[in-house]
Amino acid sequence: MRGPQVESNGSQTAGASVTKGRNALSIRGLSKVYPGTRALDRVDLDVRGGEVLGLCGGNGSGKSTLIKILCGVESADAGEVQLGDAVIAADEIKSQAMHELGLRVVHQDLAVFLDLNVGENLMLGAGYPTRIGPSVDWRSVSDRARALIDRFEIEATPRTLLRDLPIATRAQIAIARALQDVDEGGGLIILDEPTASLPVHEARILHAAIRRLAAEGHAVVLVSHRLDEVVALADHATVLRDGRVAANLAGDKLTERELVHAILGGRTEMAQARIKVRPDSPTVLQVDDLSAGPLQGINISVRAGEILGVAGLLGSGRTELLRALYGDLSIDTGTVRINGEAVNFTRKDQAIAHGVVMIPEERATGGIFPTLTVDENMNVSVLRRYWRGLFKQRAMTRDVDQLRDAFKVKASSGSVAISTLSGGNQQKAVLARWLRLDPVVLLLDEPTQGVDVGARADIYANVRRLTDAGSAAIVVASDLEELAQVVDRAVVIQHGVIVAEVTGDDLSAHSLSERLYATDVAVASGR
Ligand SMILES: Nc1ncnc2c1ncn2[C@@H]1O[C@H](COP(=O)(O)OP(=O)(O)OP(=O)(O)O)[C@@H](O)[C@H]1O
Repeated sequence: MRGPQVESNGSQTAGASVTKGRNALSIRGLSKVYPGTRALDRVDLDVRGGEVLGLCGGNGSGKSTLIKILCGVESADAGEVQLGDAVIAADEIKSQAMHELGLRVVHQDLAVFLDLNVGENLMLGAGYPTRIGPSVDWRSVSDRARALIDRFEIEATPRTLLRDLPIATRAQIAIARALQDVDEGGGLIILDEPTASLPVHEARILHAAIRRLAAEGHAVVLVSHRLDEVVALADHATVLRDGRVAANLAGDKLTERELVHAILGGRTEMAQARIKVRPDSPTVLQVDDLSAGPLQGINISVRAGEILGVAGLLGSGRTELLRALYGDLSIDTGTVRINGEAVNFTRKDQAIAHGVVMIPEERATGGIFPTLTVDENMNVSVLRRYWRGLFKQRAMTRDVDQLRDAFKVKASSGSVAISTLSGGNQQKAVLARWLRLDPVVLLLDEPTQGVDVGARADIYANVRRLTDAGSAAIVVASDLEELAQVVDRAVVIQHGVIVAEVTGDDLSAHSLSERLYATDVAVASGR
């Protein structure tokens, strides 16, 4: 272990009191009530140095609340937390004290700066080394960055711009930045859905990094809805349900099946049946030779009743395809037809008026209106429906109540701010808003990011209900298992070009990922 160092910002190296193999974190009786919601109810949890603990649970089960309390962002009502040797009453947790004890949290949004380079991003966590006077010692920035790059085995140089790195590498930089002033193996790091937006091969990079953290002796708490990765990485898992510990699973009990069982409790997981779309089913969406932004020569057609999947790496043009169809990215050449009618949307409202809606990946910026209530968020798409001379408030309230139930939006009432809902429940509310329009073409970009295993099935069941009624849907998802399970047919997009189509019995995560990477080689070699 390295000894304590005085950083340029004067703080001392943390983590001395969290020792490998000993209890890194013990939580006892943690409780928290929000108005109308018992978010945590006498929760106990333990993780030791050198271990990965999976923290699982459905949307709204209390995971984020637990993390916020540990960070001192929210105050608890009751409970006790032991971090290393320090025992703290949960209602007295202060963020600075927890930081000094070696607690670090890396959130899904990573909080890295894409237009700064690796060295600059890393130094943002510890303060820039300075020479005499106020000038930054750039040589030291570079040397320290290189040392961290080596220590965390990151494939980048100090001068690489974050924008040019894969997201998994950006996540490694966020982790390195968080842990740089913690003794090697002396920290407790909480990773909050670090792989939620990563395709399989990038998630693997991060998995290896997480294993190395534990092997060094850090205690890792991994919050994830990807149950396969929890099984692969975690030594044990604590499952929350409705704010309570529903199960502690370890050894041969730590399986996807047991996790699903604990997460869902009495709820059942719905299997998604692939529908055989009839060949005489009319074409709803026809795209010919479309070029827009990075996209070139795109040809697709989607029939009534069909869900088309789009598999592609980040930056492949998969999101731009949806945006081009939604009037959010201007089309350079080519034609788009909806039910036979040629359209050229230059604004989203034109698309919506034609029954084309898109649910974007960025829920916080493109999906919710954070200052509005849950019901207002679900009603914005249909307000005009209720103006019939007078505004039919009662009818709107009745309908939105039913909608909340149908989409299983978990909220103490429809009149709380949507920002107080858990991430997955926000997503369900956004989906309800758009599906109630009965769109002709539904475009979904990563619709289940941050959504629990039960709600995922609910979401796709709602999409399927829509397509069964004659609409068409296009789904972009990084999770190829999920994509293969829920769509009828999939195209693989690479560098703005569709390079493969996968149908029928051939449609599996394996075949999709094979084509994703095989074609990558083909495109890279200029074929
Ligand atoms: N500021 C708040 N005010 C009121 N209720 C809140 C607030 N924050 C969280 N809640 C409620 O507390 C419960 C637990 O939410 P939390 O965000 O901890 O769930 P989660 O397990 O992190 O879910 P997800 O997987 O969807 O992110 C939810 O019912 C949520 O609506």
